[in-house]
Amino acid sequence: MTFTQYLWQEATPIFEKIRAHPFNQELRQGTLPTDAFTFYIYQDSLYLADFARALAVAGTRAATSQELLDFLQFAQNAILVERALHESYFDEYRISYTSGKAPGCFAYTNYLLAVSTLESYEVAVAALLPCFWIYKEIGDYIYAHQTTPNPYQNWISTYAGEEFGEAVRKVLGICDRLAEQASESTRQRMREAYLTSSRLEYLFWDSAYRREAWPV
Ligand SMILES: Cc1ncc(CN)c(N)n1
Repeated sequence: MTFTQYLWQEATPIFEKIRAHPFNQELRQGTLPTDAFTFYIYQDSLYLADFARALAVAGTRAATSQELLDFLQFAQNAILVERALHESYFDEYRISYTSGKAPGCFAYTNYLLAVSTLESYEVAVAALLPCFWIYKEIGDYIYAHQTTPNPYQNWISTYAGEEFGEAVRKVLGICDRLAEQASESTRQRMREAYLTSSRLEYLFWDSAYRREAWPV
């Protein structure tokens, strides 16, 4: 079993909860209330800016120039491809939130920025992996089981698409190679980071579904 297969096995209960979450089920059926989707898109635009920063910072610690380039490319795509998708939704739904990060987004972005800055490269890569892999698996699942026509088709097609799939395969390859060369204690920290980000992925969707606000 590869290290990433092991990670998938360890995080399967979290993934199943993400898949079953009403946000993703209603997105799949095209019945997700528009305000839950626009809340999500606004929060995600804030998320992607910091996700791109975390990718770029992690990349500076890669051992090879090719891997540095890969991470810079991932960061660029987070801004140019994913944010472009969001901006089309900003126009379509006339999104004009100014509320800033909700707690779920705040927790996730701060975690990724802290790990990519303060932790080892191996642990940073493991923390960033769910941001790719879970979205790919959710995108593929929704694409295969969606109700059509679906108002959220562009979102679904982006994450089920081949371009995103190629990026996911690259990160999986990097993570497996790093784990093979890592000590057992580093592999354990990689596992913890992978689980923490997976939990934060759940919280992010849940936050949008609840239109989460700061209690004070
Ligand atoms: C919260 C979250 N996680 C992951 C992705 C996919 N890069 C995203 N757009 N948003």
